[in-house]
Amino acid sequence: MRFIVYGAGAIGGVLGARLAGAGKDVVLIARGAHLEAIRRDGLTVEAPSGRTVHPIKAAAHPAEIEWTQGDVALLAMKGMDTEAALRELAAVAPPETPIVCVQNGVANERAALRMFANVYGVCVMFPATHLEPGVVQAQSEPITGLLDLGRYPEGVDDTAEAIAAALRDATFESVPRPDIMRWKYTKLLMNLGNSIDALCGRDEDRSDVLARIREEGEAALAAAGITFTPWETDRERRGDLLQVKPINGQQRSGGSSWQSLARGTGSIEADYLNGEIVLLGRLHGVETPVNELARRLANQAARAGTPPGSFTPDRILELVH
Ligand SMILES: NC(=O)C1=CN([C@@H]2O[C@H](COP(=O)(O)OP(=O)(O)OC[C@H]3O[C@@H](n4cnc5c(N)ncnc54)[C@H](OP(=O)(O)O)[C@@H]3O)[C@@H](O)[C@H]2O)C=CC1
Ligand SMILES: CC(C)(CO)C(=O)C(=O)O
Repeated sequence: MRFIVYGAGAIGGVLGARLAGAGKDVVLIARGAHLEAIRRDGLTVEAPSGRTVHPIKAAAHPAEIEWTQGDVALLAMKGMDTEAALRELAAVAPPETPIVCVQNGVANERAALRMFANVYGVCVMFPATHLEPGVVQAQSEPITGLLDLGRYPEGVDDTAEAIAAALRDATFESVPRPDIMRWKYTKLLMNLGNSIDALCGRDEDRSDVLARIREEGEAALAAAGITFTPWETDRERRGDLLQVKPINGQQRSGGSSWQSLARGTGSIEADYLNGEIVLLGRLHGVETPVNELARRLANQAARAGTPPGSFTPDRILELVH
């Protein structure tokens, strides 16, 4: 089994390095200054226990790879980049290639299933950071992350079992689950706070706005008839497996959307996190004003190059109407 990690940022970079470190065959697909730095210097992984450099093969495009049977594509770009990436992938990768969505949100799997028959969802509990070209950070040790997975829309097969086993060899916890999307919907509810994390940072009390955003999320899922893993079950699964520790004396700065603003990428994943709830609300007659505002403000901030932490939670609640 060869792992093609498409989108070698925080999640893809650390995942690729950990799989390569466990002796698996890995190719990264990256772009821009990050690709140049990986090709020139190798991929640097910073972790609480220290820094390692990994000379991993890196391609600029799926077309640079000679795809063979046994290749598995791990999608690790943010949701807004998935469709474009899938189109490039589908032009060159065999249609039976397993496509594994190591991503937040619930829309990636459906998009992949239009083009590929074997699609897998992963519930990504995996704190990682990417702020400078060539460098990614793995915040949790000794377990790097929890990556339970299953076939989309449901089921478990030999491929899911084999990928989970490879992940377990590579410092991850991974359980194949027939109902992976139920876990991913719980994670979606959690990720509704990503835009608030990006807009407000973590210094002020965000509990009111987070509670409202999540209430809207649960109401929209209920109206759509979508069930999710109970919070208690999710908490039990996590237990204290993730041990987030400082790196170079610094605490984790912010989540994946915060990092989009910090890196000034010009885009953010909010349409696929808060926007998923807004979409369900519109389809099923549930008002979701806080998610809609968070989605809009996050996009405006990304487009304008506004740094993270420029809003306050109170200001966001004032703007809701
Ligand atoms: N970071 C975290 O701690 C966690 C993240 N997640 C989820 O994991 C997913 C990935 O997030 P994260 O790793 O943080 O994101 P990053 O932005 O760090 O990494 C994504 C990478 O994919 C690259 N990319 C996008 N499209 C292409 C393409 N067509 N070709 C080559 N490279 C491409 C991006 O390049 P560029 O920078 O040029 O856009 C970027 O380097 C998201 O769904 C996120 O929500 C889940 C749990 C935790
Ligand atoms: C839960 C959280 C915020 C953890 O990093 C995450 O999933 C993300 O960064 O996208």
